[in-house]
Amino acid sequence: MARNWTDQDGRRYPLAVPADTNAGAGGSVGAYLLHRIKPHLPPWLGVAGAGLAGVLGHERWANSAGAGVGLTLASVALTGTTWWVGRTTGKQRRLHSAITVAAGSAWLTAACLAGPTTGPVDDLYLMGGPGVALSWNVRMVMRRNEGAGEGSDADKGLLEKVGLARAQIGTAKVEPNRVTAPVGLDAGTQTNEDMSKALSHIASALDLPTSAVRYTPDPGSARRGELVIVPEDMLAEVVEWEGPSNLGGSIADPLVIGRYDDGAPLLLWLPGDPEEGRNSTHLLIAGGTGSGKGDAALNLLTEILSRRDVIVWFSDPKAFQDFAPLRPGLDWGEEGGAGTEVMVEAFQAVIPDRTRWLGAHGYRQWVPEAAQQQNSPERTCRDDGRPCGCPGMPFLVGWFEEAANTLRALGDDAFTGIAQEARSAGAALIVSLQRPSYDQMSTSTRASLPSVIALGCDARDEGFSLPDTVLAAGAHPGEWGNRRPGYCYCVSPGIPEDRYPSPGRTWRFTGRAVSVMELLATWSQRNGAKADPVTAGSAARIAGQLYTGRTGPDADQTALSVVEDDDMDNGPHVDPEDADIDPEAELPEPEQGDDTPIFGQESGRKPSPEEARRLLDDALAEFEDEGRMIVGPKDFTDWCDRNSLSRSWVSKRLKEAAQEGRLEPTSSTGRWRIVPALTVA
Ligand SMILES: Nc1ncnc2c1ncn2[C@@H]1O[C@H](COP(=O)(O)OP(=O)(O)OP(=O)(O)O)[C@@H](O)[C@H]1O
Repeated sequence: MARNWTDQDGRRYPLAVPADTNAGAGGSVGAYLLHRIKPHLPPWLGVAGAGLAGVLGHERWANSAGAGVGLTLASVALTGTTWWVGRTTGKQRRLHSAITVAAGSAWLTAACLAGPTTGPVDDLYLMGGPGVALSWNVRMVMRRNEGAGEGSDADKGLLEKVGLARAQIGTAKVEPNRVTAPVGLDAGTQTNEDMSKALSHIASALDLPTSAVRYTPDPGSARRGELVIVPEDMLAEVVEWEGPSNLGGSIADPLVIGRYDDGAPLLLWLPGDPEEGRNSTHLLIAGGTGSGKGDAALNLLTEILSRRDVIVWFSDPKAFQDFAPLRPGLDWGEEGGAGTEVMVEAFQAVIPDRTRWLGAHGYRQWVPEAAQQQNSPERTCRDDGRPCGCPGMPFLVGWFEEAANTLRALGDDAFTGIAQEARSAGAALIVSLQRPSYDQMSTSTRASLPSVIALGCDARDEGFSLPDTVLAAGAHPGEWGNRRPGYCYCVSPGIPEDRYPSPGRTWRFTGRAVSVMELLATWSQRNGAKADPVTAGSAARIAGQLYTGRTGPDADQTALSVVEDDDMDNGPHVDPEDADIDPEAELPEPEQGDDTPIFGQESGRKPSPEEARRLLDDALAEFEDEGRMIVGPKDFTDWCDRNSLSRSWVSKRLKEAAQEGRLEPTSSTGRWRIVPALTVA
C-alpha cells in the first residue's frame, strides 16, 4: 500500500512510489478514459474560461479607456503576484506560471477592449490557448514519468520546500513504521551537509518530531545518502525489564539493554572481536538528571553479571542506592572516597599484568577462550610447548558511577593511558556522569571513551554526548531532556553506523525487578567467574585486605564488612577526618611536605628514629586494617594528636616510608598508597 504524509497545506507526499492505480479497470472504456484524461483537463478549462471572459468583458467594456487602464494594471499585478508567490517553487515552474498568467491576462485585456474576434486577437486565442494548455499537459506527463523513475514531483516538492529544490528522492522502501528512500542531491550545488541541516525542516513539513527524520550519508559520495523516516514513536510504550537476555552466555555475546524504535533489540558489545576486526571499548553513560541513567545502568549491569566469564569492579558514591540488590554479584564494590582511589590504583596495576598474561598465552586481545583453563598447546606459557593448564582470565569491567571527581583527580594523562592500555588487557571501563558536559569531563578524557549511551540531556550538551556526525544525521538527545526517560542513542563498535542516529529505549526497572536482581546476584556468586590469580594477585598487592574478590553466597564477607562497618560509623562516603576537605582543592606535593608544616602550628615531641619508624609502621598497619589504603598527611591529624607528634614530623616520615617502599605515590597529588605489609615483606 502507498504511504503518504499530508502537510499543513494539505499537500500529500508519497513516500512509496504508488502502484499505478487500477481505478476504472472494472468500469466502461469511457469511464476509464475520462479517469485518465481528468488530470489534464484544468489547463483546457482555463483556456475556455479565458475565452468566455473575453467575450463577456468585451460586452461590458468595449472601447472604455478607464477599463483599459484597469485591465492592464490588473494584468500586470496578477503576473507580478504569480512571480512572487512562485518564489518557493522550482525555477521552471515559476517561469512557466508567470508566462501563462502574463499571456492569458494580456489576451483577456485585448479581447475585452478590442473584441475577441478583432484583428489577430481570435487567431492568438486559437493558437496560443491550446499551446499554453498543452505545455501544462506535457509538464504533467513528464512529472508522472519522473515519479516512476528517479524522483517524484511530490518528493521534489518536499525537498523544494526545505530549500533543496533540485534534489531527488528515489524509490522508497516501506517497512512497518519505517520508510527509507535514497536521496540524490544536486551535483555541484548541494552536499550531504545541506541535507543534514534540512532534517528539522523536513520533520516540520511532515509534521513529525525531529528525531523521526534521519539521514545517513553515503560514505562514497558527498551528495548521496539515505533518508529514513519513522513516523510513529514506537518507544512511547514503557516496557519493563523481565530478566537477563542470555544467562550464562559469554560477555562477548551482545548485551541487550532495550529496543530501537523499529522494535529491533538495542545491543552493545564490550570486548572486541578479532574476527570482525572490532576492538574492545570503553563506555560513557551520559544523561541529564531524570533521563533514566539509573535504569540504563541497571540494564547494562544485569546483562554483564548474567555472563559467565566476566568480573566487575564497581564504584558508586551514591552508596549503591540503585545497585544494592546486585552488589553481592560484584567482584569488588566501593562506595567512592578512598575505596575508589584504591580501586583506580588497582585497576591501573592489573592492566600490565593482565596484558602480559594474555600475551604469554598467545592472545592479542581477550576472547572468551582466554577465560577457560589453558589446556591447548597453542595457548601455553610453557617454554617446552606443553599445555600449561593456567586458570583462565575472565574479562574485567571497571565501572565508575558519577565519576567526574575521580577522573579529575586522576588527571587526563593518567586516564587516557589507562583507557588505552586496558583495551589490550581484556578490560573495559564504564563511566557515568551526573551531567554530561565538558565542565564535568575534559575533552581528552571524553575522547578516551569511544562508546556512549546518550540519554536525554540539555540541548547545549548534545555535542558532548554524541559525535558531530551522529548529530548531523538527525540525533537530538537534547530534545528529550528528562521528558523521555530511558530514550537513548547508542554509539559503539559493533552497532551498524546507520543505527547511530536511531533512538532506542531501555527497559524500565520497577520494584518487582528487585527480587530478580537478587536472584541474579546469587547466580553470579555461584556460577559467575572468579578473578584469576593474576588479576586477584595484582589487586591484593595494591588494595591489601580491601580486595577480597567475589565471595560465594554463603561466605562471610569480611572485607566488605570492614568497609561497611566503617561506613556505618562515619557516613557512607567520607572519612570523618576528610569531612571538611574540599576534594577539588589542590593538595601539596608529597615532597613539599618535608619542609613545610602542613597542619599549622608545630607541636609535640620528637621521637627517636627507631621509635618514629615503629610508630609510623603501626599507623600504616592500622590504616591497612581499616581498609584505608590511600592516605594523605591530613589523615594523620588525629593520630598526631593522639601520639603528641608534630605534623611536619609526619610529613618527613611519609617521605621516608615512600623511600623504603612502604608507600607509593598515587596519581593524585598529595596522596600516598599504602603498599600492603605482606608485599613489602
Ligand atoms: N526505560 C524507561 N522507561 C520508562 N521509564 C523509565 C525508564 N528509565 C527510567 N525511567 C523512569 O524515569 C525516572 C528517572 O529515572 P532515573 O532516576 O533512573 O534517572 P537518572 O538519570 O538516574 O536521574 P538522576 O541522575 O537524578 O539519578 C524514574 O522514575 C524511572 O523509573
